[in-house]
Amino acid sequence: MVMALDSKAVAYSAPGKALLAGGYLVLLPQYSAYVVALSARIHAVVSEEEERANTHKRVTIAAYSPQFKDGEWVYSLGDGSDKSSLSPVLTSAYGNNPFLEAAIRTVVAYSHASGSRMLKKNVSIKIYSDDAYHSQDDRVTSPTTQSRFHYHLNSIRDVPKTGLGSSAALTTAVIAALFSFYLPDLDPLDPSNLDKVHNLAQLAHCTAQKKVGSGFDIASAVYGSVQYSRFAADIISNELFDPNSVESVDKFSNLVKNLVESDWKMTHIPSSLPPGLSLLMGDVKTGSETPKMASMVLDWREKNPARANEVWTLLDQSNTALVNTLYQMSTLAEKDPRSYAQLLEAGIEDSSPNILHQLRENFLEIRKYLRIMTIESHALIEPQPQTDLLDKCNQIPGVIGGVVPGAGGFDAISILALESKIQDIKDFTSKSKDSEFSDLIWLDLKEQRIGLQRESLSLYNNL
Ligand SMILES: Nc1ncnc2c1ncn2[C@@H]1O[C@H](COP(=O)(O)OP(=O)(O)OP(=O)(O)O)[C@@H](O)[C@H]1O
Ligand SMILES: C[C@@](O)(CCOP(=O)(O)O)CC(=O)O
Repeated sequence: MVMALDSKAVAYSAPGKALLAGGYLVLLPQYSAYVVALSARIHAVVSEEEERANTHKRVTIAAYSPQFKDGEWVYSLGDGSDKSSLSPVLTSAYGNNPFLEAAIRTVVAYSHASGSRMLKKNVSIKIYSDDAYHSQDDRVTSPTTQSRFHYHLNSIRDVPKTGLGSSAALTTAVIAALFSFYLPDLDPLDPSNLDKVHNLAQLAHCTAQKKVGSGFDIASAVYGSVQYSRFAADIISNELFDPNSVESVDKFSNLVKNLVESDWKMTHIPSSLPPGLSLLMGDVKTGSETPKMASMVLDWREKNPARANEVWTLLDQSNTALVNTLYQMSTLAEKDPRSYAQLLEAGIEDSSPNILHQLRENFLEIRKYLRIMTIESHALIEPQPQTDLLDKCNQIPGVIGGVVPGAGGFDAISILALESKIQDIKDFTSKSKDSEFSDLIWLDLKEQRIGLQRESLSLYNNL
């Protein structure tokens, strides 16, 4: 599908994430998480769709995700003159897309309350996502051989995802592009507007999931790599999930605006891995159900408060120790680059103790408590096959340490390794006959600490 873009189009992209430390704990505001933003990004390009005629005072918002079969969702929208007419209604599609729908509804409500004069325009949203988000088993040749984005034979429902937070990156990119289109005087990247985009994206993501999660994935999609602690879950009231529960369009829009412009009292401290260290994400091809695991862990916590508190306190101390070691390494790299270069040169194989050994110990401590939680809550956070895989990885020259990211389970592993050894590590696992490595696929990504960014339209020429 070749798409022409008019000059008034705007494009934004947002990154995926790896939650290296703080899974489960981040659900509570007193704990913080360490989230790495990834080079795998999702792009949204928004433009006016002039060729469509408006019917019965309704405008059209058409979203296309051309990399996937049937990737088309067309919504119709009223002009705000009756109760629910600012809610997007799906008019033609092969299935719904709750994240897109919630993103459109939330940003339209905010723009209405902010006096946008662009809401009567028909809009087109084009979505492009980097390959690492999805299994490439059904990949077909892209329309141009040079393209960064590849195409699938199947619909998005049928292509396995790798768990990088595609819904959070999609929601964030779509919200930013629509925000810029409907409120052209505001720059979404201006720090005060960026907070609004963040709050809109959190609200939309919660609406689509019908629950208020920790929000770490949206925070890193917006702000990039961060140390994050959450907003209070109860700031998002139930009526915000359903515009029909509020008497008028104006009232709903104002509720959204008030929430979006309030202070969410959360923490997002920019961070970045130390130089010379790289993140490797391994997809292990099976997958786990995160919501089910989270409810098992929270259930364990409720039934065993004293014990759970003890484990979470120790796990939190281990998470903090890891973050401190990473911070110490970055400081050393800045203050004494020669010693730092010698440290990386010596590597973890050097027998005299160095900060790389400390970093490995930090990972091992975190894993110890994740395994205790696995045994006691029965949620398979670090199940035995993942233990075996991580232990095997630690034996590869250049690997410093690793964990099961996020909720853990059979989704993925995250490894920190010396940048200079990344290719050797990949060669090692692909040639190895060890059964632990047989289902492992290293994803094509690295840390890219930047969150939301504006994109040049030339990126999408001839797609
Ligand atoms: N490229 C895309 N085009 C259109 N919709 C997409 C795209 N990528 C993701 N989505 C939407 O996001 C949904 C996937 O969200 P989900 O929360 O299940 O996975 P995830 O965010 O990738 O993974 P995780 O939460 O485990 O990190 C898809 O079903 C679809 O609705
Ligand atoms: C278990 C939890 O803390 C992390 C889930 O992370 P992931 O989706 O597995 O990357 C849930 C959450 O924070 O919303």
